[in-house]
Amino acid sequence: MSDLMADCYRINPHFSLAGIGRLNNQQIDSTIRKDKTYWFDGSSQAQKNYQTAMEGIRTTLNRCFFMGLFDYECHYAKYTLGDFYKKHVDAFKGRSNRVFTTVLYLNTPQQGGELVIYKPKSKDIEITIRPTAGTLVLFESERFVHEVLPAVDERYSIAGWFRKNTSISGIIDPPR
Ligand SMILES: O=C(O)CCC(=O)C(=O)O
Ligand SMILES: [Fe+2]
Repeated sequence: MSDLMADCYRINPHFSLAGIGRLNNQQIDSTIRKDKTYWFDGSSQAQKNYQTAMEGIRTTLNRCFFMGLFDYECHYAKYTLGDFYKKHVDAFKGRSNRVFTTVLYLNTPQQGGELVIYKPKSKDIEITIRPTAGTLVLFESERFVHEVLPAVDERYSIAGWFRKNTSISGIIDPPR
């Protein structure tokens, strides 16, 4: 964990405001989310080790449950005082190839930044998770609406997605 946290500090100046939507449709809408992100680029051993660990989970899910997950994409996320991510599902309009969402918390904020996951098709809360260093959360990307409540203390995490291949006519669906 501490190596991933150290990696965050290393790339701290390069975190940027997160977009919503895919590729050219990327829009920055700070009424929806205010976190800053940094997509993994394999530029550190910590990132490589994390990606290897997630590859292990991906192949296990495929072997045991025939999930057909073809890759994993992830980014660091940093929330500072007042940053939030309003209710959403982790799938983009038109193309929903995200199957499972993972969130690994890298630090333990004393206050704020809870993850609230809602029951499917309901306004009732399924679970509220206080970020704790080392906790890995995994849920179905399209089934669970969720939100991040405003941060008080700095909050570092890795958000990632196991994806299925929705390529059409041999055009590989690009990441993000
Ligand atoms: O950081 C979290 O607890 C969840 C983040 C999230 O929902 C996302 O990045 O899509
Ligand atoms: Fe999300």
